[in-house]
Amino acid sequence: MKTKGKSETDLSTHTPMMQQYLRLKAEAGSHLLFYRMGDFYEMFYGDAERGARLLNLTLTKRGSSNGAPIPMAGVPFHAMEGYLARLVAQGVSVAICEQIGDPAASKGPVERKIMRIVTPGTLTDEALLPTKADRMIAAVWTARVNKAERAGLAWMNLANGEFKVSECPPDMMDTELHRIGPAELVCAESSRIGSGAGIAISAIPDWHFEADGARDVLQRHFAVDSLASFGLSDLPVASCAAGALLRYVSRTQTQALSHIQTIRVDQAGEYVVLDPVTRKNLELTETISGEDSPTLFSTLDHCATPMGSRLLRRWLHNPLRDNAAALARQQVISVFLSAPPRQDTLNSEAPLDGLRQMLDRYPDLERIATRIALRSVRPRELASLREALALLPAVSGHLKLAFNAESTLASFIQRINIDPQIADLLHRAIDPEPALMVREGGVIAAGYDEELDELRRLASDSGEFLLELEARERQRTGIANLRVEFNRVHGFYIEVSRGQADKVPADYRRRQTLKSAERYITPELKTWEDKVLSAKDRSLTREKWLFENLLDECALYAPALSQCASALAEVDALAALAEHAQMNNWVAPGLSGDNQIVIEAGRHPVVERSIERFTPNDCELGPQRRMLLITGPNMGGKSTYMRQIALIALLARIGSFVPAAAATIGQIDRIFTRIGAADDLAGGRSTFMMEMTEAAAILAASTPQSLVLMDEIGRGTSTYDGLALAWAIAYRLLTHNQALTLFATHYFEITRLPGEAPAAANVHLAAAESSSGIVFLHEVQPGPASRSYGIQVAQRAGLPAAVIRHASRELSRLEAQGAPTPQLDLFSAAADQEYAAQEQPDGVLAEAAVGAASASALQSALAQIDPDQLTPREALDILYRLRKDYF
Ligand SMILES: Nc1ncnc2c1ncn2[C@@H]1O[C@H](COP(=O)(O)OP(=O)(O)OP(=O)(O)O)[C@@H](O)[C@H]1O
Repeated sequence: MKTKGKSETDLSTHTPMMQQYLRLKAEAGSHLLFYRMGDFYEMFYGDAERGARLLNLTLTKRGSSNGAPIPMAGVPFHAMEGYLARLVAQGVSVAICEQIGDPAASKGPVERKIMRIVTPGTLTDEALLPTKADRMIAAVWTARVNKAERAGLAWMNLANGEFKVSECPPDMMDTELHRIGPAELVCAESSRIGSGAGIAISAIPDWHFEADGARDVLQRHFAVDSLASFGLSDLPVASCAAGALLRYVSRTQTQALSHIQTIRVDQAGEYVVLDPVTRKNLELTETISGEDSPTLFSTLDHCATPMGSRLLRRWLHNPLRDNAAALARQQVISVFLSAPPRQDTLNSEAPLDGLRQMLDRYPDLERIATRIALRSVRPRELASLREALALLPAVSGHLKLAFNAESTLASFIQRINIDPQIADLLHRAIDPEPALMVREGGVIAAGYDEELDELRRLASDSGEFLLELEARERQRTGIANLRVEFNRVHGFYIEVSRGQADKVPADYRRRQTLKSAERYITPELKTWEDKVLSAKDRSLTREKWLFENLLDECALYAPALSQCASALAEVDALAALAEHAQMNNWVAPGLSGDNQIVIEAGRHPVVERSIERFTPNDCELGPQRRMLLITGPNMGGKSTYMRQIALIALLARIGSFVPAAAATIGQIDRIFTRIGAADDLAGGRSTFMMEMTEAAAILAASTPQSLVLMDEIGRGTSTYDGLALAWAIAYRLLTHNQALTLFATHYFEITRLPGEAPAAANVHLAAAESSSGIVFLHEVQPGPASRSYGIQVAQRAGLPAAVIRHASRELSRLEAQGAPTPQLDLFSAAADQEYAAQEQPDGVLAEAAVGAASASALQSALAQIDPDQLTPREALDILYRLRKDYF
């Protein structure tokens, strides 16, 4: 509620029901309160206004409280799931309050209680969860440890029981959060974290993060005396976040979180760091414009099960630094691809196809296992679990026999094989086609429980008795059209037409009078009715009780089921990668311990699927050749080339095969990208400012093990500023950071950098001019580009012929004048010769400016400059000064 009037806060002035509502609303806090009233969930006051707006409901009024009408909006109870889904999608949390008392027995309003809280990050309902993506919830906390500020993160995937923590310097928190990708972020009320794109923020009291209390929450949950066994001793700040998170999540659920069985430390350095910009630029799971496809994930996702798809998505966001871990996945893919077709069976299909067909029949075992632990599993999910369990021996048998690599697949086979007792239990206990809800009955199988069978027999054995009674009563009364019938309101009755009513015996008691008939009950029928109806009630109660017991038993198997689900998910994701590798001729990359990226005939994994003929290109980066300066016309393929190298490196680091003829990918600690120009209008940063902020981050953090992609840095400002900055940044990357760098530029002066720093090399995307215009060859060739083809590209883009002609004339004029724009200068014939002949310290900045006179004075001025010691701003100032002094 936004503002509370006096009438809302002073409970005594309200009706008893509104008093109850307001008490519950106070408990629900900022969450919307769905207050159950009969067949509706109602919202009142500010919640009603907000709910009506968010869900497009009609806002009505209910009576009045203290003279003022109460705004009200409601949703029918049977349609609640749909409304909940819409609310959580908008980042809104909902507290659901049910009637728990018996309306007939209560004097005041029926007793009500908040039974669960649905928040964007704590969903476990099948209807509310996306199938192919995780819904994480994270908590963050910052504190000083040994005089240094640390950020602690804890995150949980409630739908599969994963609970992790990590710590990092505060400036890395954003990057970590992007890796985790939570739907909801829990933070302290005092932290003032603003809501980010797609993340719902839930603020909780600061004291929930307090160390002792947080530790207690964790120790009680895991029933341990110390958190040392989880490796949390060295992560005090993350432990606070974990305790607060566990407390928050527990409150949203009615059941204990028994499936959260451990907490794992995500070691810094386990993964290749991808900052938020890079994740976006590489279009891993979302295109730059926010679509689901085409992305690397949408291209690779041939998974047969939703849990496989979700795992693959996680892998793409968490490339591994450790060669052994990535290699282990790669080996499984190799095993899947190298197995010969089976000759022993009737079908001689490839083993990989056989495996994928088996997996295709699996339900979402991961989420079913969780719902078993949370006791929210539905009868039909148990039935599908039963079918799935029956298939397990076939899957593990296939893995064992078809692939002839038991040692590589041993851990999967072991995890997939679970105790057959659970399958047996479900076979015996669950009806072959169970009802949707246990409250409807028809869930427990016949033969499972003697008492239930007996009650069901009693409850349904009505036909014979009723026919016999009808015959007997007809004879006794002499009323030929007497009928024994049943309806829900009145139960069983004997119906006699009006005209015959005077013939009924004295023991007939009237139950109901209709226009043309009378309905009666007899003591015999009443006794029988009581027996049948109570048998029905008792059978439903018995069934509910049996189901609860069954859940208890199944819960014992929940950890094994989760393990089995995770093994199947891994097998599925690896089979999908194998399938893709096979269909697209991908190869297993070598993973080396050096700083190198060597790719032979590499392709872009997404673009190669969308165009007819993709031109493969090589790439060689290593300690002696750390930077490729990439030039070439617009549309020539520079961005595609750079992205494909980053994607091949990333694919290799998740253990996948890669789109190339051969590749060796070395150790990579981070991938950075500075690609494209996007204004951050919301953040109040211009294109140029964004560019420089990103460049600053790269210069601050990249190492010799980093892969850096820089696309047209400096183009957002004037030519000289841009050139000076681009030069200085490239130089710094080469000499100071020593990162493996792909540097695409339209400042052709920068192609002279290799003259100064031999670890840089020029390559260009080739293009040719034909009579019909420019032809892009998309081939990466050694050396710098010789022309920019800007006007030709513009012509292809459909600029009016008059504008093109005008531009060509303008270009000729500028060239004839030897105009002082650096690009044009470079392309003059003189500059070409100069380029070939000279290698001069700090050459480009100088040469771009050198006039006829003062060359030696200029040279000596330049000799005093140490570019390594200059900030971009200083470089720029010097450039201006030189220009002023020597022209
Ligand atoms: N190796 C390739 N083989 C075939 N087609 C390619 C190749 N590389 C790029 N292309 C095609 O060329 C188009 C332009 O590529 P890209 O955007 O990478 O060019 P660019 O040089 O970065 O352009 P600009 O400088 O204007 O940003 C792509 O959309 C793609 O269809």
